[in-house]
This record gives sequence, C-alpha cells and structure tokens, in this order.
Amino acid sequence: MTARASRAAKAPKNRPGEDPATRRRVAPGTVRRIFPYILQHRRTVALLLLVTVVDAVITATSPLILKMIVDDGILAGNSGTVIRLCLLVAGLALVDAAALYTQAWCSGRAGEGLVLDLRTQVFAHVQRQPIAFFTHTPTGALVSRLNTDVVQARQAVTTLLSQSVSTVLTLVLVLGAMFYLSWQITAVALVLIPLFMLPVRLIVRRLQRLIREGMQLDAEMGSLMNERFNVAGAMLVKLYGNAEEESALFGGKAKRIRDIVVAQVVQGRAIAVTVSVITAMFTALVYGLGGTLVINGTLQIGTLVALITLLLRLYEPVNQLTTVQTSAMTALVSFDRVFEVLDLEPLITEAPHAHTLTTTTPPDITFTDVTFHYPTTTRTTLASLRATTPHPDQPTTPTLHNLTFHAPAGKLTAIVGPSGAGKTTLTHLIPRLYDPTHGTIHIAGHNTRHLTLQSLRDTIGVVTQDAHLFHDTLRANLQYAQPHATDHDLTQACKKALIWDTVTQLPHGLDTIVGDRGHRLSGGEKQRISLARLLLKTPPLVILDEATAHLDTETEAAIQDTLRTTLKNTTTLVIAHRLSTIREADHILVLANGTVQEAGTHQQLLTNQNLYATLYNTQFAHQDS
Ligand SMILES: Nc1ncnc2c1ncn2[C@@H]1O[C@H](COP(=O)(O)OP(=O)(O)OP(=O)(O)O)[C@@H](O)[C@H]1O
Repeated sequence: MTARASRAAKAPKNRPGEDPATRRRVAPGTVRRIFPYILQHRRTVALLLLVTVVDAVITATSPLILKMIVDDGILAGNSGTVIRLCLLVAGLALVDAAALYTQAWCSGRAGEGLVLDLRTQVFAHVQRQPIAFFTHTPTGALVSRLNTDVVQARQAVTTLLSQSVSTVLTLVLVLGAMFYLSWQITAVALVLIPLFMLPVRLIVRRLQRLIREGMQLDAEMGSLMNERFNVAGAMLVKLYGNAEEESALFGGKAKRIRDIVVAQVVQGRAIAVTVSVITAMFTALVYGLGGTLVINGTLQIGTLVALITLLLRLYEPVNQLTTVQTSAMTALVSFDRVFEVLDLEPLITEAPHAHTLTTTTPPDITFTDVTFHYPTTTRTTLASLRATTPHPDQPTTPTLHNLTFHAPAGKLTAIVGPSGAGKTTLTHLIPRLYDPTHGTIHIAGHNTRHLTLQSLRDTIGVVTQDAHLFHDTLRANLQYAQPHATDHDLTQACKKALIWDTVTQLPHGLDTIVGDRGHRLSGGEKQRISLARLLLKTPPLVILDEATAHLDTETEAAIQDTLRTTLKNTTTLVIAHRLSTIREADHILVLANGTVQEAGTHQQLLTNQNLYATLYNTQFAHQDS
C-alpha cells in the first residue's frame, strides 16, 4: 500500500459536519520516525539528559540533608555538622543552578537544530511537488506547515526531552527517598497517586483533537491572509468583495481558535487544580500521620521535616506530568502533520536512471498519441492542506486526446485554435509541468520521461501571457534565469526586449524593487522584462504563450522583429494571436477540443477551407487591413 493510501485508510469515520483532517489520528510509527531527528543532535541531547539527571538527583537528595541537619546536627547539638551540611546545601544549589542553565542552553540548541532539519527537508520536498500540487493547495496552509507546525514540534520535543526525564526521575527519586524515610507514610501516598492520573487520562484524548483542530484553523487563517493580503487579492476584494464579510469570515476562524485555546488552558488548569487539591490533602495526611508518629516517638522530627519537603517536591513533577502529556500530544500531532507532507509522493518524478539532455542545437519535438487529464485534487494534495472539505472527485474528460504532431528542429511552429482548445495545456507537457496520461513526448529523440528534470528545464525557455516577477529588484529577477549575467548582458537583453528606456527611467534603474508579483510595472512592461529574461537564458527550445499580448501593436511588431532574428535558429512553439506571427510560421497546428484538427502552412491551411480558414476569416483577416 502506498503512503497516500495507507494514510487514507487510517482516517477514522467522520461525524456529520466534521473535518476529516481534524479527526485523523496520529499515524502509527510517528514516534519511531521522530528519533532519527533527535539523534542528529545526540551530543547536545546527551548533555541535556545528563544535566536533567543532576537536577533531579539534587532535588530529591537535598531534603535528606535537611533531615541530617535537624536530627544529627540541631537535635544532637553538633554545630560543626550543621555548618558543614548547610555549606553542602548551598554548594548543591549552585550546581543545580548551573545544571538548569545548561539545560536551557541544550534544549534551545537541540530544538533549533531540529527546526532547521525539518524546515529544510519540508521546503526541499515541497519544491519537488508538481504544479498541480500548487494549484490545489492554498499557500497559507503550506506556509503554516513550515512555520507553526515545525515550531510546535520543536517546542514540544525540547519540553519533552527535559521535562519527561526530570519528571519521571524526580518522581522515582523523591518516592525512593520517602520510602527510605518512612515506608508507611509513603505507601499511603502511593495509593493516592492514581487519583492524580485519572483526570489526566480523561482529558488527553480530547486535547489531541483540540490541538489538531487548532493547527488546522491556524493554517486556514494563514491561507486567508495570504490570499487577501497581496496586491491582486486586495484589489479583488476592493472591486468585487465585501470587506465586512471578509472580516466576518476571518473573525469566525479566529473565534474558534480562541475557543480552542481557552478550552486547552481550562482543561490544563482543571488538571493542575485537581493535583493541587490532592497534594494539599496529602500534606494534611502526612502532617497528621507523621505528627502522631513523632508524638509516639516512632518517627524523628528531622525525618518528618524531610518528608514534608520531599512531599512539596513531589507536587511539581506530578503537576508537570500534565504538561508532559500535552507536550507529547502536541509533538506527535505536529510531527505527524509534517511527516504527512514529507510522505506526499510527487506525481512527477525523475526516472531512476534519467539522463541529462545536453543538446545545444535546436531540438525537434514529437507528440505521439498524447492524451491528458488534469489530475484531481485528491491525487495532488493532502486533505489537511486544503481549505475546505473537497467534493468527491468526478471523472474528468481529457483536456487533450490522441495528440500526434511533429515540431521540426530550428523552426517556428504556431499553435492556433479557439479559447479552451488546450493550447496552453499542450505547452505545459513539454517541460513536464504535467505528464501525459497516455502517449509519449520526445525532444531531440529522447523521451522526456527519461531525462533529468533539471536538464529538460534548462533546455526550455517559456514566456507566458501573465509574466510573473518576484518581489525583488529587476536585476535579481533577470538574473534568476542567468545568475552569472553581467550588467552588460542585462542591458543588452533589456535593449533587445525594448524595455531599457523604461528601466533607465525607474528611480533606481535595475535596482528598482518591482513590488509584489511585479505590480509596480504595467502588464506590457512585465512581459518585456520576461522576454529579456528569456533572451538571457538563450535556450535552444522556446515556448511563447501569447507572450506579447499585452503590448500595443507598434511595440509588438518591434519585439516580433527582435525575436525573429534572436530566435532564428531556435525551435520555437508560439501560441499566436497575431496574423503576422502565424503567417511567418514554418508550420501551423490547428487545435480544437483537445486534438489537432489540421496542420500545415498558412497557404495550405487556407486552401483546405477548414477550421483554420474559418478562424482566419473570423479572427485574423481584419488584422490584414
Ligand atoms: N489546472 C487546471 N485544472 C483543470 N483544468 C484546467 C486547468 N487549466 C486549464 N484547464 C482546462 O483545460 C482546458 C484547456 O485550457 P487551456 O488553457 O489549455 O486552453 P487554451 O487553448 O490555451 O485557451 P486560451 O486560448 O483561452 O488561453 C480548459 O477547458 C480549461 O478549463
């Protein structure tokens, strides 16, 4: 069974209206998978455990010294013993302080190391996911998985590492010391211990669900903010949305988080209160029983003092047992959510013995009987990474079917067809943004599935209608395609893409920050920057998807001239809407309903009097005038 399938099988049945992502139980084996992460920092963890043991031993043994001070020193009238033992108590207090300081250092160090390991691993894994994953996953949910969940895992693990050991050890040592002093009183105490544990057990189950629901809602809030708080999202809300409704939606989620956190605090507090009541009764019992035994002469006064001190020290670890349980639950849930992402196998992977495509000469492209369905949500992402419960996947009709064609090397192939025909989809299959459901694609005679993804993508340059720029300087955006490009290279590329004059007028030239998604620039300017980026990369295979659609006719004609000379010997696929481009193409593919209806040159296709002739008459002919 695949990880994907086994995870689906683990989800228990939902109650109506309940999110399956919240109901999911922690996957078995999660604890085993956490250990390697902790072992990465074994030295720090070993030191952490050592100082924790030192602290626990000091906590449990210092009351025994108090007994000796009272019984062997004060009551025996031996001031030398009193001074020596008091100095020992003071010395132990200093050692304990050093141990606690080292404990804080170690847990911080091991915890941050763990965060680093998990973060880099999840980031690298998410980068390997195909485009379909990103189209089905809200960004905020992903960011929350990398931030909140990873940090929660760290906090919980560091608390667990130090607290669980110190809690258990202190409990054992303190009870051992109490047994040593008076087994009768300690036996009564032990009978009461299950009373501490009962409420804890009852609440832990509910806590686990609350923690997961809290994390899920946190991720949903992150997604909401991520979608609304960028230029495009904010603009959409202003033009079409209702700010009050948006606030109400956000407020609803924030309120639920508040309720969950309050429930967590209240339940944690309820346990603490129960524990303190039981401890108070316990103290009364020890005073009553111990006091009577002292009066009877069965117990020494120093022993009673030591027992009371030990009793007070028992309170803390028992109380901590509740935090340890919550931390353990948080750690398990957080790690489980992180592992869930790491277990999501990318739909597009490199073949085990993939080879590098080394062509520098323009390659040809061959599609053979290619059929393609867009992958469904369930196949591409995780239930817990989606903002809402998905509808059951419906069977889809193929977007492309039985597509067979050949785009010759070093030639310009134009793809035309009605809107929704599948032109963009076809181009996405070439750099393996998606894989065909059936059929094969060959570049320079190599099946694209047998090539390394990096070499395949290095061979191809793409410019789309909606050019994307990062929120960085123009220089950084251009160098993204060619990190070693010099200022001279950048200037030349910008000049060829007819954007240099605009760049020089910007306040900081190439060092101007382009804004979120390049919003500081107009659509046409972004497209020209994107073309300059392509020219810097100089790939042997170029795909232009309406790459000049935002330009005015004059600028577009000038750019076409540049591209004509620059891409002269490059294999170019162009989704065209301009008659001039189509007419110049060496080869035209006419696409309709996801399949090639016709192919040939402009003249041949006009003579055929088929779909192309119709498109020409309705869309292109007027451009002749
Ligand atoms: N990510 C996606 N998931 C599912 N279906 C998609 C996705 N992207 C596009 N489609 C669908 O695939 C079909 C083909 O879309 P495509 O963008 O390839 O058409 P196109 O010919 O390039 O159209 P246009 O000329 O309008 O850009 C459309 O019906 C579209 O709704």
